[in-house]
Amino acid sequence: MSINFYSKFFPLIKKGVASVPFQLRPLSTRTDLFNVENKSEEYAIFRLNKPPVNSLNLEYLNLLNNQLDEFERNPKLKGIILTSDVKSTFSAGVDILEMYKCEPKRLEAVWRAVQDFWIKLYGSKKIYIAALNGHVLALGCAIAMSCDYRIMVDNDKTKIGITAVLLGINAPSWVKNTMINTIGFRETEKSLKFAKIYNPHQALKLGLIDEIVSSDKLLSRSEEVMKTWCKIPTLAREMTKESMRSETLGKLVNNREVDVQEFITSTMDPHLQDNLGKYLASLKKK
Ligand SMILES: CCCC/C=C/CC(=O)SCCNC(=O)CCNC(=O)[C@H](O)C(C)(C)COP(=O)(O)OP(=O)(O)OC[C@H]1O[C@@H](n2cnc3c(N)ncnc32)[C@H](O)[C@@H]1OP(=O)(O)O
Repeated sequence: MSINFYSKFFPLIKKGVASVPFQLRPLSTRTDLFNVENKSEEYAIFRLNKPPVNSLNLEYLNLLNNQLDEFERNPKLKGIILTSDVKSTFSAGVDILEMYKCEPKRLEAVWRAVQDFWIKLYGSKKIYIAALNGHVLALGCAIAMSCDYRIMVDNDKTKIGITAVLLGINAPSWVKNTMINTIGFRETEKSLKFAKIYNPHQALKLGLIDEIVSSDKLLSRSEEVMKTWCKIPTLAREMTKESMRSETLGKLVNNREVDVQEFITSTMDPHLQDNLGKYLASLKKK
């Protein structure tokens, strides 16, 4: 029996308060922010393109969520290579300006869009390969970990990891679970508690990424892996993915309201706001 993993969970989202109270602009006017290249009927390359660091604000998350829906609607499409056209950054995570001096209603919408994005990506039956051309930080790292395979450029200056704790943020349980499923409990605990950032070789050793290649081979190697995986019997691959991921996925799908409230409460805390202000200033000072 074919179980549509994505459609099994997504109606639950729709039942909740997942509607986003901000108007989406039509896709065609915003395609400068990402690019989808269909390489064949079977797979596409999806390039983020929101300089300087592909930070994720509400409008961008909504746009990306629409594109993930578009992929799901195409039954012939087996896989997506997720990468970035922004030089030296895959993604710097949530746009900090969405969290600093924010309105609770807007913050709520942002976090629901973040949840939607993770549920769509982690819960997709399709093959997602992350081709990590540059820095992979915070939510960017959670996104990469939610793909099926990660290939990263061989550049010692490129960073991957989650430093949320330095800002006073306790990473949400679905991020912890995604990391535990990737590198194991002990390494996740160390990584999140001590805000560890890795270069590609350290990340490879941990299993946070799967391969390192020179930047000129990033896409060709990703396509090579994708082509191999597209040959695996689809139904069996999909069912295996579902059986491996449904427990972790269900924990957020059935707990979205608590997760939203925790995020809003912790982000609105004056100490965290203070930290965010200082952090933003330090980023701008560089
Ligand atoms: C897993 C989820 C855990 C819980 C949820 C957390 C929410 C988050 O995701 S908060 C975001 C946390 N992200 C970070 O801490 C990354 C911060 N950015 C960086 O470390 C660096 O920018 C970089 C390594 C990604 C790139 O360094 P580079 O030297 O190339 O560029 P910069 O000069 O630092 O930045 C350029 C430009 O971009 C602004 N910026 C950087 N990151 C963000 C961001 N996340 N949100 C908004 N804006 C960001 C930075 O301030 C610079 O702006 P100006 O050009 O105006 O100076």
